[in-house]
Amino acid sequence: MPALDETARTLAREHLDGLVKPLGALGRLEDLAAWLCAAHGTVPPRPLDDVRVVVFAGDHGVSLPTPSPTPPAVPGDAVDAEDVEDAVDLVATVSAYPREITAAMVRVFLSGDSGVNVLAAQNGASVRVLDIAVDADLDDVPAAVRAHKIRRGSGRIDVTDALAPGEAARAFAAGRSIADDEIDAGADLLIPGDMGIGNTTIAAALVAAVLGLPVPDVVGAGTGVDDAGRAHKVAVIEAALSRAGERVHDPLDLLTAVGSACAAATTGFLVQAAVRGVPVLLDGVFSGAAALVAREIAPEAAQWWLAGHRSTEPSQSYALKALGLDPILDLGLRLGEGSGAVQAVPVLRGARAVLAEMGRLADLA
Ligand SMILES: Cc1cc2ncn([C@H]3O[C@H](COP(=O)(O)O)[C@@H](O)[C@H]3O)c2cc1C
Ligand SMILES: O=C(O)c1cccnc1
Repeated sequence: MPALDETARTLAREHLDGLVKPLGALGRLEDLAAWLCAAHGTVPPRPLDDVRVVVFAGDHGVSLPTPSPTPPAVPGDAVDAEDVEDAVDLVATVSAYPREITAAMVRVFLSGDSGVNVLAAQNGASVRVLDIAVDADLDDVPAAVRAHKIRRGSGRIDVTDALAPGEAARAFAAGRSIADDEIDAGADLLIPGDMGIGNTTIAAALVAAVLGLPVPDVVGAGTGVDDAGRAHKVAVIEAALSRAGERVHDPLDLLTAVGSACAAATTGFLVQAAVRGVPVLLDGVFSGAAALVAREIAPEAAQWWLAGHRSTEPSQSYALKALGLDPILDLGLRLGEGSGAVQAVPVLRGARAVLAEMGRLADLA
């Protein structure tokens, strides 16, 4: 694992202090500029031209498919709307949306119409989506999108393991190889994105497990569940953690018991970016949780990550605090996909430009 270049950071600080501005007047931009110098080992740092978002898409056993309406008593009769509502009421859910949204969203990422597609285009970043564990056979999408598929969905963590033995390691290795591909193709900065109905429950479970926090403290509303939905998420996670027992203390066992293929792949992606010495901008709750697990596997990896934004999910704040990361933006976003991190890219580019292009105080006429 390469280390950040502290000599370059010190030189950057000296250079920043000599620029045509009051000492320290560019605040956090100065910290970010110095961090980039330490990451690149050069003053000024290289431009961040090639910024890549990789969206890890997959389903989670804790989500629910759209309930099918009760069949009409007499074939051909209209389905009663009340039957549909009853069916929905029968089952508690961890998400405000049904599982099928995940597969549908993969097609939206491919068509360029998702939130992160639009924001990435505004901020000069590309978006690649990968089906890691979508609970559908996406035969209509390019084979490359499915090249790293581990399985369809995952186990319901309250009653069974998320993954079969060996799958967490395979997904972790897939994440590493995905990072390698992006870096070999020229990535200057990587952003892990996520798409998976129910994934805020998985993220909260991982954060509670790694940090040993009370589950009610870390659970948020995700896509917008009400108090009953939150209580259900808490119950699911508490059952999952008690089922996992001591296995929560080993990262791959933790991913197997209460994680998911996407969580394991994102974890591998974060570790490999660090191995290759390529900076990462973390996004929301899912990449924050994966980063905590990745740090358990490779403690030195965390120095290569910055936090793009603060999400509204409490577990993301706990994860960032534990990682010692201060998010660049706080826009109240709760989308995931990489959408918050891409918004922070111009801030990083601005920090670099300050260091590379500003005049010097000593040259004042
Ligand atoms: C249309 C749509 C697009 C999304 N893009 C990201 N998410 C986000 O919301 C989900 C997590 O929230 P929860 O745990 O409450 O299901 C994930 O898919 C996450 O990527 C979306 C959710 C929806 C509905
Ligand atoms: O913080 C996030 O990334 C987030 C929050 C809610 C739903 N999906 C993602």
